[in-house]
Amino acid sequence: MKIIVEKDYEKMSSKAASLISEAIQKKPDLILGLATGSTPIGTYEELIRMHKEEGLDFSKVTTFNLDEYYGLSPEDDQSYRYFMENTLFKHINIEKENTYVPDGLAKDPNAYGKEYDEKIQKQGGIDIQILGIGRNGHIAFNEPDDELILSTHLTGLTKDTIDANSRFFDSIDKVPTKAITMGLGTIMKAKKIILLANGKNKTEIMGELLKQDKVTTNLPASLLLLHPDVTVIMDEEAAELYKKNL
Ligand SMILES: N[C@@H]1[C@@H](O)[C@H](O)[C@@H](COP(=O)(O)O)O[C@@H]1O
Repeated sequence: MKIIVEKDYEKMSSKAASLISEAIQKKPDLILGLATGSTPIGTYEELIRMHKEEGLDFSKVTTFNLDEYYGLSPEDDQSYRYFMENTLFKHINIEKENTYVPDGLAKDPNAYGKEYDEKIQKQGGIDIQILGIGRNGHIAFNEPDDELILSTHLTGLTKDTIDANSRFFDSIDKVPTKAITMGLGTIMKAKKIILLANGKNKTEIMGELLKQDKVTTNLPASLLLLHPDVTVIMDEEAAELYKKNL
């Protein structure tokens, strides 16, 4: 794992955006894996700036999002499709048909998951996957458990995740309890992974993750230790415990 500690959220975000922009310049038809949550918003803002001010061209780029709440339609303002449209897609020159977010209304979510994975492979696989991390070590919506499912699938959310994500909803009972998520197998097939973490509420999990000398399904992000090309970019706050452990 390559570990980069940047001074603050802004610097973390520009670093991530510049890695993505360099990759798009090298391969204009880049297949980019995207995440939702608060963490990548700064990266998306910087990519938008690069598009508007520096002509960064997304016209041939294809994106695949990690996950979607189950039961929410793309028009629902709490859906991840809605988030992606408003946070990134509508501000850049990406073709709508080249942006994939799992369908939260899929009738047979597990069959749908297989199709989603096949679509990714048909496009040649994800070149760069952006990831955030949950406070409990989840990636996408792969929650700590005795077993982790490899392919894109329907999953239940833990209480911790529902609590953490309730800040985006009017009340906690409005937070969906299920989601369709890429599995660990799907994520680990990405050629390159960029894991982002910022702020004090990620200090503990990043400290724990980066001192690991083992993988455990109880810390899904620990599987990333097996991947040959992961870059972790943290701000000083998220890196506090990691640095103490060095
Ligand atoms: N499914 C998403 C994850 O993809 C994200 O990485 C995580 C962290 O979110 P945040 O970036 O808001 O801390 O939460 C959500 O549950």
